Amino acid sequence: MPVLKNIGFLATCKDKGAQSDIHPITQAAIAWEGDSIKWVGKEAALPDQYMNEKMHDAGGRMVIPGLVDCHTHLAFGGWRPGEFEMRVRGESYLDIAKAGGGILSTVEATRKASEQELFKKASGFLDEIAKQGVTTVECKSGYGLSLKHELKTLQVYQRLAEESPLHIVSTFLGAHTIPPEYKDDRESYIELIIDEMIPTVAEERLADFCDIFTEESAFDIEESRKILLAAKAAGLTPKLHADQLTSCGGAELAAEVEAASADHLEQISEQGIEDMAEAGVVGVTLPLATLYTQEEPLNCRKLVDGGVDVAVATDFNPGSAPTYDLPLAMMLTCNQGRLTPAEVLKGATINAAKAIKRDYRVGSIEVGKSADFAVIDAPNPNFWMYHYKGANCVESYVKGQKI
Ligand SMILES: N=CN[C@@H](CCC(=O)O)C(=O)O
Ligand SMILES: [Zn+2]
Repeated sequence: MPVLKNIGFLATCKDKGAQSDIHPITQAAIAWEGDSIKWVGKEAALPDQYMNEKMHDAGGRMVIPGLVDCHTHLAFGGWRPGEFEMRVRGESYLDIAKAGGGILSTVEATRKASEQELFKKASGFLDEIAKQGVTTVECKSGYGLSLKHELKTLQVYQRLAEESPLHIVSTFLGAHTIPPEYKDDRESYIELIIDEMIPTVAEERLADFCDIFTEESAFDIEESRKILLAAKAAGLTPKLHADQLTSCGGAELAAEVEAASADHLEQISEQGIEDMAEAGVVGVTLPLATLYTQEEPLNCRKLVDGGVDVAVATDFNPGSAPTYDLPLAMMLTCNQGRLTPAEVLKGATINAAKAIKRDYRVGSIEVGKSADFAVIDAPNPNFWMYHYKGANCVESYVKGQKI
């Protein structure tokens, strides 16, 4: 039974109390067996039975639960650096999308890529993501937009779940936008999603969640409701890209269909906050997307104060968030989202785990949970976020193994 000792500050991030309460233990130790945590507490109280076990030393540093990136679009063909420059020059994300750029250009590149090419590229991203102390990654499809290419992407995630050391959680996002071949017949594409894609994805157990882009340029509220209810009936839990560019009732719909999370939310209404709090829908902030699309940041303080659990994720994708730097997203959530470093840490651990319904297994350091933790070269969350320097994860463990 290995032990990690000499932990100066252990943020257990238990799911109890306020978002700011990370349930810390100073001068702590953790013991685990196989992939599960067996004991957590003050090092001085470490039971004798663990004394002769293999000891790892955290060097007095901070240890946190393995970070959870609960919103990525990990597998895609190509990149879109040209759009980055267009936005810097003043064109909006919505205008670029309406002119046929945006998501659709990645759809073209993703359709051209083989499953093996997508796998290799996504697997390379995961290697980099793991270096930051991230141990769980949610991955969306949504750049295939046909049965064949959506399944191809989800099969890439299935293979990653088997071969990568990280925990991988898959989400079907066939309703990301209307593909070009259905541009004059959106009803038929929606039928295809409902009658063929959702049943196949559910039957082949290729995803746990069904996400949708509820937005003026994608799917309206009525269409979103129809798709999400069909997904729910097939056993896929709803998720939404909601109220990102326009306030269109996405948060309210998330509450109505009992979604696991509503993500983006920059334009959320007061009613949306109330409804999400009441229904227990996690609000996922994606500050890297806001930054890259030059939108007003989400005031996460309003959500937390309104009783919504807030999670923080990267939204890694080739358009609106072409970086997988979760600690950077956390730092922005402090400076622009107005959450404290402790609140943000819970946002990237236990609340993120809730957003993907994995909080029974990951997101906190507690007996019985997966032995996933990261050693961070900082004395506490406040100093970590304040003296932000990118790579300060010294080492991490996932399922009990050092990676
Ligand atoms: N908002 C919609 N979808 C993605 C963007 C995808 C893209 O631009 O390729 C997002 O979460 O930001
Ligand atoms: Zn997204």
